[in-house]
Amino acid sequence: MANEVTQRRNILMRPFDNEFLLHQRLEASVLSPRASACYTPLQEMESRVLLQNLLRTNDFIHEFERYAASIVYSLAYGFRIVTGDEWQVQVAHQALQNISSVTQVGQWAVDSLPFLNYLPKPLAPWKKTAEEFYALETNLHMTNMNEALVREDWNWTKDFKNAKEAEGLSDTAIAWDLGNLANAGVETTNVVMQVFVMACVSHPNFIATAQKELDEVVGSDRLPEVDDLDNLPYIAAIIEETFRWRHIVPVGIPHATTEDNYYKGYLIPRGSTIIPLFNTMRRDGKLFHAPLDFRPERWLNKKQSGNWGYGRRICPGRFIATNSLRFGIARMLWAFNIRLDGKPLLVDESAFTMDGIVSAPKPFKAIFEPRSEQHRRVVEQCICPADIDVSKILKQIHKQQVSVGLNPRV
Ligand code: HEM
Repeated sequence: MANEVTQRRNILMRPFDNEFLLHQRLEASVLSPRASACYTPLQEMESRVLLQNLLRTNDFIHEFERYAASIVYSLAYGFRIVTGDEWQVQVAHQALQNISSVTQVGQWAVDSLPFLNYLPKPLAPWKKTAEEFYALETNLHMTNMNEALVREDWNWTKDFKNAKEAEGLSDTAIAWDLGNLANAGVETTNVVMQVFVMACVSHPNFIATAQKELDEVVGSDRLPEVDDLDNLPYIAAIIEETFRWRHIVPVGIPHATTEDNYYKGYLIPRGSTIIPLFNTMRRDGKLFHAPLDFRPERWLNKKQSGNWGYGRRICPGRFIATNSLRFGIARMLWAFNIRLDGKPLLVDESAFTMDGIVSAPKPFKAIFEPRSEQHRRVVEQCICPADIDVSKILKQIHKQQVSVGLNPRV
């Protein structure tokens, strides 16, 4: 059913074949580590807006979504998500919900009995549902693409349209490739940041250590800047521990073996489905002492594998996402005390949604309180409306890409 809904245009669900490789190559030039490093001025600006918004509201779920969405929409289409209530965000939500409903095992008889697909439309009501879901998402991606093409500056849409790999592709195929990236960016970074806040309110002890590091490296007169990020090992460890404590894709994305394989003497035959139980592995008491505790110390100057999936299908957006998380989390911890609002939060399986590919914390409350009047002042003054100029930033990104030897296509 998922393939009916996406007409095989969702890269996550494509088999690894030549067509997949073509789409992967198309994306690679805008998602590479070198390209992603050029995008930091955008994350720098959007994280300032995030802090200012959090001075006015504790609705961090909405603000994280706006932050993450605005970064990918600016890159993909050249326009910002200003309020988080834009129709594009609403429709993207709907589309992601649709995908969740069609990827649920057992929900659609046609998934277990594929011959049902030969039934004529009147006897196969799921075909109409699939067509409606496909039309909704195609309209979103096409409208965004057309909007991006008339913009003055470089953006991913222009880049894709002028790429050699795109020569044989239809507009719909290109629009879906861009839409896949935009959707991936909306739903993921924001949820990792929510898990981080959940850790802050349920295991607050680590916050003091993080703020001590920030005070030593940054002081209280300015926000952490891009050059500070490499000097903040405890912040990096918090991000690693957030991924370990609760992975947002708890059972990963199933992969299939393309040839017979042996693991520790066991034969894994060609065509087997491999499901990486990220959450189970990361809560194994033999691997992690007190696995339910949130202890960033586990990761000081260390990294774990699997945060971004694995193998040839590893998340290509990980360099962009890592920078968004580093800016967002370092700056929030610098500016705010993040504390519980209401009664203690019980963090067990029931605290998370389990009806989609991404498992998010169910809504909970937290208070974002400036750490001092000085911190409040710095946040209030950290950006003014005239500095929120995405066109200027995209020009800067384009220039930076050229200067590091990349070939952005406009
Ligand atoms: C914190 C944020 C993110 C997390 C935790 C995350 C995680 C993942 C995971 C677990 C996968 C599956 C990998 C596998 O099959 O083994 C994946 C795939 C993917 N992600 Fe991300 N992701 C994030 C952000 C992003 C962003 C910002 C983008 C794009 C701008 C992106 C684009 C993609 C794409 C295109 C795939 C499909 C890759 C394929 O099937 O070959 N992701 N991501």
